[in-house]
Amino acid sequence: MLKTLIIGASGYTGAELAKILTKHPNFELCGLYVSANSLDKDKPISEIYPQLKHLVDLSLQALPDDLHSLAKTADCVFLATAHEVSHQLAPIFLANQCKVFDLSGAYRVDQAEFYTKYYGFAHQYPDLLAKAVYGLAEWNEAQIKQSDLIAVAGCYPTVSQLCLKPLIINDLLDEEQLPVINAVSGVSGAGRKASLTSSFCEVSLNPYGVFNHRHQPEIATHLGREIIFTPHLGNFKRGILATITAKLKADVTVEQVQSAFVQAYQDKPLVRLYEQGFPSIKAVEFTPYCDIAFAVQDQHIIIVGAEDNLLKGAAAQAVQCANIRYGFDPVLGLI
Ligand SMILES: NC(=O)C1=CN([C@@H]2O[C@H](COP(=O)(O)OP(=O)(O)OC[C@H]3O[C@@H](n4cnc5c(N)ncnc54)[C@H](OP(=O)(O)O)[C@@H]3O)[C@@H](O)[C@H]2O)C=CC1
Ligand SMILES: CC(=O)N[C@@H](CCC(=O)OP(=O)(O)O)C(=O)O
Repeated sequence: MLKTLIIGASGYTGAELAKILTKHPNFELCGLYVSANSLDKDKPISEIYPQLKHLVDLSLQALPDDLHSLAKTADCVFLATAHEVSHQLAPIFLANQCKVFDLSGAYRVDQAEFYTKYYGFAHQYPDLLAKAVYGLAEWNEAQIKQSDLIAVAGCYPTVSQLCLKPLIINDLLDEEQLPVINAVSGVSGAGRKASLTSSFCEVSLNPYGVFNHRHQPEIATHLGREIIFTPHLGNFKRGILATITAKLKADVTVEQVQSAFVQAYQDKPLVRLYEQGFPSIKAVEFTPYCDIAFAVQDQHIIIVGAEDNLLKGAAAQAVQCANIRYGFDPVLGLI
């Protein structure tokens, strides 16, 4: 059993991790941590999430001052913390031979200036940025197996890239027209802490981050292709639905498109391709899947993808990456 810690365990993705890892046959959950001054320290996690009662009753502990000693007790740590917090924690755990699965954006893009521009802090660890592997599980298995620092892909970037990668690697898209990604996320995407924009009476359906959301460069960097990305906040709790419009090269057939998706995902059980109909939030919420369907008319293609932002978009994909890293079946403990 691998001794495992979760930091940020009282948050939405941290609680999902706690649930998955408790049931996982190969990870032993040894500690759930929150910040040193957290209002939730010393509470059983099931006091905050009653659905975890009798499933996970470990208490949330305040992160100690001596992080090096904590790191030495574990084989791996899942960082379900804000970007700036993960940025500081990852090097400490890595220095103590503890593998790091980071759910934040702190190590996803190997360009220090990207962090100043989009995250508002100066990245201090360019050596680790260079070593980190991007945790888009279906596409980066070989690299994930080799790395001790996995930067789990973001929620919108996961569904967007799973929809576009098969078309790009098979060179089916017209390069003159940028793929346009319109995606709607449930409010849990913003995390558990209170804020006006995510409060019940404020949320309806609106775009945000237009032309400047940090996931636009994350997606473009890892696709190797510019895209237009507009996120929207919807009035539901969890799930992301992405509708992507792109242009195919002249003479590309529906059969070629179909074959590209089948080839990419036929042995990837967490991506479900539809033969008819389109994905919905309802089909994927509380599941580790990303569902994908497409339609073609002339040179136009519309691809629709859906996932649970807290699972395939975060915690489930983090465990999928950990399974890959340790040589287990990628879906172990997930389905
Ligand atoms: N929500 C989502 O859909 C997705 C989130 N992510 C990423 O995952 C990470 C976690 O997100 P989410 O679960 O939504 O966040 P939440 O805001 O729900 O939870 C954050 C957690 O971190 C803890 N925390 C805050 N400050 C510190 C600190 N200094 N040291 C240790 N723990 C701390 C909080 O507890 P306390 O404040 O009480 O200490 C809480 O447990 C973020 O980086 C986010 O970008 C990625 C993909 C999807
Ligand atoms: C609805 C909402 O606010 N969503 C968040 C994205 C989720 C998240 O936490 O971002 P990462 O996937 O990069 O970690 C946002 O737009 O900032």
